[in-house]
Amino acid sequence: MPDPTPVNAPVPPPALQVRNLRKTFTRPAVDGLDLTVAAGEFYALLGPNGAGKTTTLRMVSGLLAPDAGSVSIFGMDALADPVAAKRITAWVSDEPMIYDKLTPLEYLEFVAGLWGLPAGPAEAKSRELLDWLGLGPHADERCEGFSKGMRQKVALAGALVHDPRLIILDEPLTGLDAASARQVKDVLLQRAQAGGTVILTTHILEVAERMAERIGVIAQGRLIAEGTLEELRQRAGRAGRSLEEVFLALVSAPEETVSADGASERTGR
Ligand SMILES: Nc1ncnc2c1ncn2[C@@H]1O[C@H](COP(=O)(O)OP(=O)(O)OP(=O)(O)O)[C@@H](O)[C@H]1O
Repeated sequence: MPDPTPVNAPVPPPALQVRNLRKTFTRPAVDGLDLTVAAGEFYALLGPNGAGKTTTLRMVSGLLAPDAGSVSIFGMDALADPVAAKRITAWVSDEPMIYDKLTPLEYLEFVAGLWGLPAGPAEAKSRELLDWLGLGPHADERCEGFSKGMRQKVALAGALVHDPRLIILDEPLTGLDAASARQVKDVLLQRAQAGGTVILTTHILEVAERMAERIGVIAQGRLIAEGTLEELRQRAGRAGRSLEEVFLALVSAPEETVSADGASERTGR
């Protein structure tokens, strides 16, 4: 059978390309970070507390202005055109904000309206998402009585209602019980299988181990290692070991940085 891909077919741009991203508060939080995530990839960003993960994702999502660097989303300059970037991106914070006086269905229809979705498809999409996340029976109850986990799921549904191509989540599973965590994981895997790109941070290493195709490790605002679990094992000299052991070895090793072309160098800091 002939190869359907023409020889000179343009290479699709990565879902996310970050170059030399920098942000300093009282000291550097993100310190010259390079990161590339391919379209359709499930990517986990790991790092110790204070490593710069949330700051990175907030800059990528247009919530925080970088001091320097570039952010490209599907080839689009997200710093120059944040509205266009947000149209194809979902951001789910670790402290989601929803409107307590609304029901989940009202909240999702409201968000869908902000994205310009017509009412009929918006309601269908909202109900579908709420059902997937096990919130169908609560679709018409006000959110004010909801538990933290239920609120997290409403926020996730709200972030997905406009069918974003890139889904960025900060600690999406923290505080969820086993059933809720499973529902969220299933929704994210389903999105990835349907061609979406998922980038998440997590301290639950088992989540990264089982779900992510590639894992990036950040320490002190820099990407110090990146690859499949097997590649990270090799790099850490921990063949056959758990991600927990590999991660701890990587973050306690002398600091190296992975550059944009995948090469690594000692920083000498
Ligand atoms: N708004 C802010 N003002 C001042 N410092 C900040 C602010 N946001 C983050 N920082 C600092 O930047 C550094 C990186 O924080 P960040 O929240 O990005 O880390 P993280 O890797 O997400 O950590 P964690 O795993 O604990 O959530 C930390 O030293 C933090 O104290």
